[in-house]
Amino acid sequence: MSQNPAHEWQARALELREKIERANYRYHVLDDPEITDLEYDRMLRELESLEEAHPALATSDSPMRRVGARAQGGFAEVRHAIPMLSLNNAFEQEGEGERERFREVADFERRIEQTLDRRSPVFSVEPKLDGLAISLRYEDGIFMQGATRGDGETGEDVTANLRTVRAIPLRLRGEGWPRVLEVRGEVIMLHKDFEAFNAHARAAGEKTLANPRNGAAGSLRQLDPAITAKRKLSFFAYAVGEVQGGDLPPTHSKTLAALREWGFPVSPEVGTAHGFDGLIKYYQRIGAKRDALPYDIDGVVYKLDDYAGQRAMGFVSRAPRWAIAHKFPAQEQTTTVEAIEIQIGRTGAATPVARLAPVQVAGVTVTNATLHNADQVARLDVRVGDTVIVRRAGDVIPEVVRVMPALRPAHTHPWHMPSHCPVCGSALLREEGEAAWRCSGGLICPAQRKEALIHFAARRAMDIEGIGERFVDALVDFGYVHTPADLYRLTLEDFLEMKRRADERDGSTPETVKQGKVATKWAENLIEAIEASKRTTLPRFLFGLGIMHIGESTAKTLAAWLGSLAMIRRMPETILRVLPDIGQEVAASIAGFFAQEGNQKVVDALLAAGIEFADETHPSPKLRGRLDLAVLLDMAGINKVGPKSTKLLGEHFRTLDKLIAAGASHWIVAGLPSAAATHLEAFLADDKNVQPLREADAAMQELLAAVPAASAASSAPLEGQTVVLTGTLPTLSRDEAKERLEALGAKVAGSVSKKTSFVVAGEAAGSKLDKAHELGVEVWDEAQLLALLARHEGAS
Ligand SMILES: NC(=O)c1ccc[n+]([C@@H]2O[C@H](COP(=O)([O-])OP(=O)(O)OC[C@H]3O[C@@H](n4cnc5c(N)ncnc54)[C@H](O)[C@@H]3O)[C@@H](O)[C@H]2O)c1
Ligand SMILES: [Zn+2]
Repeated sequence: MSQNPAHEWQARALELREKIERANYRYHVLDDPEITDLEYDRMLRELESLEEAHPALATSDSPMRRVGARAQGGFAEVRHAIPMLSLNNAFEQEGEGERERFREVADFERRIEQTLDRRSPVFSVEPKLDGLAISLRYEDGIFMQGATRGDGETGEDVTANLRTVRAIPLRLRGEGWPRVLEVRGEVIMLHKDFEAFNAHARAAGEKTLANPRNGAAGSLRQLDPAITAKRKLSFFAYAVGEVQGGDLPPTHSKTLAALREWGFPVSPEVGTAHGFDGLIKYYQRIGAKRDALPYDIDGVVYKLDDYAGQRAMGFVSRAPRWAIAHKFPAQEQTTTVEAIEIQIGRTGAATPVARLAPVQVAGVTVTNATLHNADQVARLDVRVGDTVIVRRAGDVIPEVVRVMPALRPAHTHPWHMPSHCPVCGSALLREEGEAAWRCSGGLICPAQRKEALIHFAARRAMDIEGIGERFVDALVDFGYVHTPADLYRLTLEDFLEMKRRADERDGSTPETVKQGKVATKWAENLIEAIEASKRTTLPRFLFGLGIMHIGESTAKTLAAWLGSLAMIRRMPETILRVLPDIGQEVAASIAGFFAQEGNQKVVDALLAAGIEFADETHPSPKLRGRLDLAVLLDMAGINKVGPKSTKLLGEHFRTLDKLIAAGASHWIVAGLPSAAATHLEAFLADDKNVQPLREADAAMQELLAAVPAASAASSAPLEGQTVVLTGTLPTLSRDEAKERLEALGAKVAGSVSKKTSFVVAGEAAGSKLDKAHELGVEVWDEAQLLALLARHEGAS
């Protein structure tokens, strides 16, 4: 062909060849394709029709004449005694009726009928597994060598890696196998292994696999077999290559049955079919099942079943004439990103989702695809306006697998996680070291309503029995409840009506008189349980609100130190931070929660509904030691004013007002280094700094004023003791023991250390008991514990 193509078709053919070669290299050698299979297949088809129209184009170096690509991955080469070929493809066409739509299959079948002069021949019908073709060589029943297909003539020796694939027998089972037997099949990655790999990679911030095929090919072609062993690969056999010293059955389907006997996995979907109608029936049956299969398939394969017929049909350059791959609609497609939005899940997790120009993927119109999390968006660098490849396989949500940077329009911007929930406007927060961002508006966020209610009613929170998932679904779906406060307004009639609607929705049978009575009893019980929940404790209530980062133990700390809900609600972040085990993140979450107007309304409504706390008390006297001017200045974090300086200022000036009134010269007189004085002066000159400081000071004064003057006999006789519970106690539940110990001021810890005061051990106590013995920590039984509790509980 000339360098300067004389014709347009020549130029196009050159262009197609170049693109196909490049795609082959990326796909077969790098296991990292840039374009979808659909685009590749289209180019191949176009080149094929050009070569048919202009036979001069069909030179021996045309990609139409070659299989795959010669790999160069650092493995030894293996020459295949019998070439590993490709398959011709049949795609669905426009048209009426099956013979029109599947005319390529019809042509294939008719050609066999005519050539062999046979009506309705028998075919082996098989799923077309989407993985990597390999050939396994057995000598005297022992696995000797395994190779990839490569360019069909020469593949790579990946024996060491294949030995790590459990589905590949290292030794043949049964009997009757030939002395030399080459078994061919597909190495694949199951959906569950692919998903698990990617979930792990996403959490660790590592590169994800684009699809299971790349996962299988990339994993198998690792130079270190230990890496291959870690990626879970599977294998299915579907053909044989070289055979010496023995005979195979006369048909392909019987050969597959023999392979199964000898220990090879063969897909359970494999079968036989007669003539065109049989083939199409199989195609449709597997197509309907495709989403439910545990692995990717990109079509089905029809193979003339008897070997004599196969020999008579022979080969074209790169594929047999006796077989064809009937392809399904593609599982990957290209489309453009119109927007990137945030979806809030029922637990508040914020997932970025790409809104796409609608596109057909594997027979379904896809308009959204998940981007999983903010890190994944950053890793893929997906931007609005980008052309992307989306993938939909099995029942997994469609996902964006890659961006095509060459097609990126000008003036795009990297995407960032928004700061607020698109549903309720609350701040989106991220837990340290976690990939997921969450909406902090648990109580008011409509997206989280159901979860919020379930959490509120949970046994360890408000303990409302009977509020299960189905019930909560109905409550929320029918609009009876927006926030937990609404629960306390519901009447018997509301519950009965709601139940009727829920039953109707589920298609339950109409009510009988007896069922009516049962329903009424059920509603009465619920109302009673809701009523009973009004008398609760402050920690249970705080926990039930579902404030981010607030577990049961933080809720108890808040209650124990601040004493009342009113006080907790008013405390700014800075004051909360002086409480034990409450760091900046937790303090910000609590203060942020109570500052939010929507949350305030819900809490007010709950109180208005009559919720009372049996245990509200005064702020803890221990606050006296923790709250003073020095602490306030420490929290402000002023440059050059370290702990020594704040201590000095605290002791000297006592109150913020006095400190400010005194001014820099007095501070220096009092002993503050002049550099520190300069920084403090500059700090206090800015109203942005002073305002929060004054607020914190006011809160601090209020809190201290509420602390009882001289505390009477300690209400916490076990203060300072750390107890560990292990095993099952004869009468006390773990929760009860914990609650009672904590009520007396003890700390209940999860693990034994030298600081542990004593361990209470019950039945089947395990490693904690061993640890106690090892460290010489005292071990008690339940009787001793009960005696201790009895001694103190009456008194406090
Ligand atoms: N996206 C890209 O850039 C790119 C580039 C090159 C190739 N491709 C894709 O690769 C494929 C072409 O490669 P090909 O030559 O392997 O052809 P093919 O995938 O169409 O068919 C042959 C292969 O099918 C597999 N197969 C699965 N189940 C089988 C069964 N039951 N019996 C026999 N074989 C079975 C074998 O691995 C065999 O080698 C196309 O799907 C093409 O789209 C994509
Ligand atoms: Zn929200």
